[in-house]
Amino acid sequence: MMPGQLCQVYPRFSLLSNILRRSVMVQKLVLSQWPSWKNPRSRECSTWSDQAALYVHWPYCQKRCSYCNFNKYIARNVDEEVMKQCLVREAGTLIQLSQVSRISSVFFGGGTPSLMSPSTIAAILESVSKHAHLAGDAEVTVEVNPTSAEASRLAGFRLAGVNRLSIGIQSLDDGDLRLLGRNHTALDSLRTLKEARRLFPGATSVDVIFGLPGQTVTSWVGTLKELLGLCDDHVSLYQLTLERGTALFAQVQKGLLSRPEPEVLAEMYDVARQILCSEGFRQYEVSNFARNGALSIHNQSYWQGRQYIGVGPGAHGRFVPRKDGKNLREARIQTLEPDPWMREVMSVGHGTRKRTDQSELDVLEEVLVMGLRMDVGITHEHWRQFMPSLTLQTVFGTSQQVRALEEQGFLLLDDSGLRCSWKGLAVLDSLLLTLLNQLQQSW
Ligand SMILES: C[S@+](CC[C@H](N)C(=O)[O-])C[C@H]1O[C@@H](n2cnc3c(N)ncnc32)[C@H](O)[C@@H]1O
Ligand SMILES: C[S@@+](CC[C@H](N)C(=O)[O-])C[C@H]1O[C@@H](n2cnc3c(N)ncnc32)[C@H](O)[C@@H]1O
Ligand code: SF4
Repeated sequence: MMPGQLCQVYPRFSLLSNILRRSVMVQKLVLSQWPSWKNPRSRECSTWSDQAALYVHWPYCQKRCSYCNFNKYIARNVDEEVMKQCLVREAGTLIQLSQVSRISSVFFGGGTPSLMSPSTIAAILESVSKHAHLAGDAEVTVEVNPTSAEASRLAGFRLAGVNRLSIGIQSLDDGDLRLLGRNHTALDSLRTLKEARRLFPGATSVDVIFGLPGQTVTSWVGTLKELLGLCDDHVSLYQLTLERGTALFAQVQKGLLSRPEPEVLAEMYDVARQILCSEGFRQYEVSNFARNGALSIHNQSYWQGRQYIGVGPGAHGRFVPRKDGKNLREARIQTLEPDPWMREVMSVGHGTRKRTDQSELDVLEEVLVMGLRMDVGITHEHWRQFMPSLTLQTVFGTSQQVRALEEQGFLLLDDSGLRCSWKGLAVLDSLLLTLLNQLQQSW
């Protein structure tokens, strides 16, 4: 077994279908997409509490990185004022639609949200606070690209209400950074990191990528150790995914560059986990490591299957639109392109492009797929909140295939719940095939 997809924070629409494409149970999944009132077990989920996390997408970047296919646009003239008004308006509309009374965390992602003025961030947070309770100590994160211009904005972000930063360091090697098409040097990163730690001590995270063309286990370990000498209490570690349509993908297809072999990628991941853990970090999720309790609250909402509202072009959300009289959770995605999205927000208050009712089985599949990414896995209590009438033991405890995975040391099902072992976490995608099949069979 080889390590699976590591850069997965929120459940994308394609996630389950990607996993299930390899599964013989696709047919059964499609058949199960009935409205939940046709399901005898249907009931209102107790987990749809009156709170949600909130994600805000800033869709612009200064330059296209060679490996990235996230929803981002390189625009020469960004009308920040109009964008701000639209983000403010859509946040208000969607919070009202969900009727949540509390927003548990806010995350500004992108694109490059550190290109936003602090006043734009402040206006969005004010809009959130106008429509729901946002506690003074609620986690508010901004992703920051480490250029000098953005480093100068950090103090402004803090004044605007931001209390956590996630810096896209990616590598500390200038050759790697050029290959990745980043518009900063390693020195820029070090300066930004230093300033971030000064202003946000204990609340500065760094993103770093491994598995780059030309990278060896030795060079990777060198980068990681250098970073560990400088970083704060949170590290996100992503294996480079070669995304179709990116410049890097084309170079690899043409044979101009080659990626490390799968066995080398597996070794890079394993050695990194060991080094991080020996430095006092806890691997609390497949790609995330924290010490001194600096776990990301926002991302944990995704992994725990909680409600979240997605604001901005291409943002994803999962929430119950109670104002529409609904009890079912919906998967939503906002219009991808900024200009049409802004037009829609200005005319109807939001730019939701796609809404899909989630059946109970859809939700449980996400709970399983996302929950097993965490070291604590899915506790019995966690599972019960989503499905009181079907225990983890009933679904997985009688399966011979699941037992085989337990015997091989990949999984644990015990009094705490269902979780991956150390070696299971590295091959989670492969385990999910068996587990999703088992869940569908028990349904
Ligand atoms: C995969 S990276 C992780 C970054 C960093 N390690 C962190 O968590 O602090 C986060 C990216 O995922 C995307 N993202 C996260 N939540 C999203 C949501 N609800 N809708 C759309 N995109 C989202 C955004 O592109 C965001 O920049
Ligand atoms: C979408 S970016 C947004 C934040 C910011 N613009 C940045 O570059 O750090 C969030 C994280 O996703 C990572 N990412 C994007 N494409 C990736 C890929 N193909 N493989 C692995 N990580 C990727 C980025 O490197 C970054 O750390
Ligand atoms: S990795 Fe970040 S900066 Fe680079 S193109 Fe993607 S979103 Fe923009």
